[in-house]
Amino acid sequence: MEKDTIAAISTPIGEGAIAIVRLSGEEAVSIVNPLFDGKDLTNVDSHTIHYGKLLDPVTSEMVEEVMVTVMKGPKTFTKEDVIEINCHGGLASVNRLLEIVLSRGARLAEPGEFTKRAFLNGRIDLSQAEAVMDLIRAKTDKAMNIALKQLDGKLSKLVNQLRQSLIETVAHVEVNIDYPEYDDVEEMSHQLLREKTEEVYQEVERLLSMARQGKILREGIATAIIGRPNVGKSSLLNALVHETKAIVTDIPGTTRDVIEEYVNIRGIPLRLVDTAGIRETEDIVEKIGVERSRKVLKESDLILLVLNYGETLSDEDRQLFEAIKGLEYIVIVNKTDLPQALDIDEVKRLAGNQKVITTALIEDKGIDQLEDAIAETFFAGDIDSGDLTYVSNVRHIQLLQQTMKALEDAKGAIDAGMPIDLVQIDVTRAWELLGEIVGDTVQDSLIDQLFSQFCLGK
Ligand SMILES: Nc1nc2c(c(=O)[nH]1)N(C=O)[C@@H](CNc1ccc(C(=O)N[C@@H](CCC(=O)O)C(=O)O)cc1)CN2
Ligand SMILES: Nc1nc2c(ncn2[C@@H]2O[C@H](COP(=O)(O)OP(=O)(O)OP(=O)(O)O)[C@@H](O)[C@H]2O)c(=O)[nH]1
Ligand SMILES: [Mg+2]
Repeated sequence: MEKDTIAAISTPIGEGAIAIVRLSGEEAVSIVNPLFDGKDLTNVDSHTIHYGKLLDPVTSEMVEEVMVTVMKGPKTFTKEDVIEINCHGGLASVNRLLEIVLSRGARLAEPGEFTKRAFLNGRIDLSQAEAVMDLIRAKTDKAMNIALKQLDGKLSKLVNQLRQSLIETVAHVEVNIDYPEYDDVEEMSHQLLREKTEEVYQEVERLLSMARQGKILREGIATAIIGRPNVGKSSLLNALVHETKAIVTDIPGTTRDVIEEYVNIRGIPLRLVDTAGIRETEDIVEKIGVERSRKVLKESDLILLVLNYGETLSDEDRQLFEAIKGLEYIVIVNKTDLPQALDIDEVKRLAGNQKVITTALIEDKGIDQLEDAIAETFFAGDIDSGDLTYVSNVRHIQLLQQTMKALEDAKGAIDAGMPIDLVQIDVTRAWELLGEIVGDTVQDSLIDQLFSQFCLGK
């Protein structure tokens, strides 16, 4: 176990009302105490906060006016002694404080190292540590709820139950094999293994089938609004957001860059991206925008293709249909207040199975139908993130998929009448894979890599 004392700025870098330098480790109190001109911090109750001045250790001059929190382990975030220095939130001020504590023997924390210590010291498991990061990155309420549940240990509990079930079965079968008091012990073991394996398999399958919804709830549906210049893409974004976020003019090529907004549609989070109208263009700025639009296309879960009811279908429109072939999209025929020029039948033919919705955004018409269509595309019926455990972490999903594969192998081996100890290898493998989710059976290098993706100071 690492014993050195780490320190980092734990608040965003920039101007703020207050900023915090956090220290964790055995020396936390003894490093800060001599710098603190207020009272003797070695002699205060744990979990108390103290007003005072922070002094420069060399010149003894006042560096900052601070509040210092003293938290003695093990009832702390890291289970170690933790000191938090709250200072005025200026960049220079907080940097100077950090430099001073580093000069007194603290080591600059690596990204995520506080949370890593919480994990290594056994306060939380790996899936909970990952939830800390998900929580910080959550952009929607639903995403936040999923992360909170995972932080609270809901997924850990479920995974541990499944592991328990597998290990008990293996143990039971082993005992039976070692002490075969009955003739039919082999057959009984097979049957028990088959049942338990199937049970766990079903549950893993259920978790995985909900994972797609989990991803959507967590990250939002990446939705791109595309179409030729001036068809009403920015008007659509504004209508869905119910606010004027994007500039709308009658000049084609108004939107030059990609505009991103989060909206909630029937409880589904959408990450809406308004793009520059896609057309061949000589304007340099617009050209870059158009390039970005093409890139956005590739990264989208859903595409809203906007057409103009008042114009005939152009080659560019047909190219757009071609570009989104095979992707999930909804066609929006806008400007239905204008005299018809568009061949709707041709549009429907091009759209195939995908929905075609008509709108007159200028008159606020058609938005409801569009919202219905979006909701239907992703969820048949209502969604409920209530009590369900959503696996939404890519690492967890991959491990669950491998677990399913191992359990499939086990089932196949049982059905093929293979010897029990061969079946056990597969079941044990499933147990190990599930263990990687909670960090019980996991390599140090993976742990290092996971935590390195965290924020500094977390
Ligand atoms: N100032 C400050 N705010 C913060 C944090 C922090 O470290 N400092 N946190 C983090 O960045 C989060 C809070 N997370 C925490 C989680 C557990 C414990 C903790 O001490 N757990 C003990 C039991 C505490 C008790 O019951 O009294 C434990 O689990 O043993 C502390 C903070 C969010 N806000
Ligand atoms: N008649 C009519 N005009 C509309 C409708 N919706 C939008 N417009 C107008 O069409 C023009 C272009 O709208 P925008 O939303 O800026 O179009 P855009 O697709 O974002 O255009 P670019 O960013 O230039 O690619 C504006 O003058 C809008 O007021 C509609 O339903 N009917
Ligand atoms: Mg626009």
